[in-house]
Amino acid sequence: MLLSAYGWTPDLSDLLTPVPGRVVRVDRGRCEAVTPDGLLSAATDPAQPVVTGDWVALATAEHGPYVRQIAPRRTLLQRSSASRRAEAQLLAANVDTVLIAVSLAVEPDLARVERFLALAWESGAAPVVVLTKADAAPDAEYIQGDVTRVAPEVPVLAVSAERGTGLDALRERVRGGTSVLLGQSGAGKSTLVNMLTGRQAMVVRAIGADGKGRHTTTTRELLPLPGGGVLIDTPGLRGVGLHDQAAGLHRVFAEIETLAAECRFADCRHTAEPGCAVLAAVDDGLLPVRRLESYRKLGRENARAAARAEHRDREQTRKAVLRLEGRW
Ligand SMILES: Nc1nc2c(ncn2[C@@H]2O[C@H](COP(=O)(O)OP(=O)(O)OP(=O)(O)O)[C@@H](O)[C@H]2O)c(=O)[nH]1
Ligand SMILES: [Zn+2]
Repeated sequence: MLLSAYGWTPDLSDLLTPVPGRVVRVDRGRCEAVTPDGLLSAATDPAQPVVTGDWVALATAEHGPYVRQIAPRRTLLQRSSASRRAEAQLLAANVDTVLIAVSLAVEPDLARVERFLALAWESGAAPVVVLTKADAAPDAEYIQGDVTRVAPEVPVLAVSAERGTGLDALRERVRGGTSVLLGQSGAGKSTLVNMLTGRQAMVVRAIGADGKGRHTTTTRELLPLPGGGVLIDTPGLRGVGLHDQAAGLHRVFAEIETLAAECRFADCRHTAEPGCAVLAAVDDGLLPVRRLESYRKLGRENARAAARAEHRDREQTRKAVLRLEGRW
């Protein structure tokens, strides 16, 4: 069945009737989904936004196919989730592995790596750091050490597309599941996508409104992998940074949070307070200053993003009240 190439698991069959599909592209009010018969364009309900990677139940009404139901998401990658009421930007659903590409050819932006890790943990998926361009790095071990320290408990793989090294280990990590690739521009993401997909896009049949096949096409944003599994590569994911993944941050800076629990004051800001266990660890050379600065910076960004989200919420409430009173 065509869907098995797109990550289908048998438990989905009860859930998704009459026609199951996996969303490969979303575009203003509509989505494209791979179904057992081919690619289908379907209308979506604005109150229930779908995202690439969603499993959906499709049905047909007078005006054509539509998404009847979205299966519960195992994981969800999104931006801005600090305020529960503010709208988050959905990036991808049902992702198992978040690959974070970091180039070994340049000084790595460790703060950026921490942001990507926070986003990954927050989603429920497991991060894997992929150090790219291993052939172009004379001091690869140093960089690898630095990255490993900011990514405790996370597998760190070194690969070279140029020499073809490390790719088998990477293929093993993405086999069977759904993966996404994050990383700065120039980190080597496109090169990795090409290596992993074997450069051959999957060709599927596009189904017209009359239910008949029209032409064949490829699904560029959700790519089946030769060894099983899929890779999601959407423009939204390419430009992702970090807004307010509070829960993810705690996990990335777990060692600082553990130290903070030993501070004399419960609301210690770890700047100049007496009895601060975090500053003591810095003094003792146990905690790199850079890491503490990164923690502070991301914490501030989090607070700002949460404040913005709350402001948006208040504005919406205010406008809704004015509208009710007929004044807006
Ligand atoms: N030496 C070396 N160069 C590499 C390797 N992988 C990629 N590159 C080069 O690094 C550059 C950037 O690679 P891309 O794959 O385009 O990077 P990207 O992350 O997709 O960049 P954006 O499209 O801007 O997001 C290209 O010139 C590649 O040829 C590698 O393993 N070794
Ligand atoms: Zn402290």
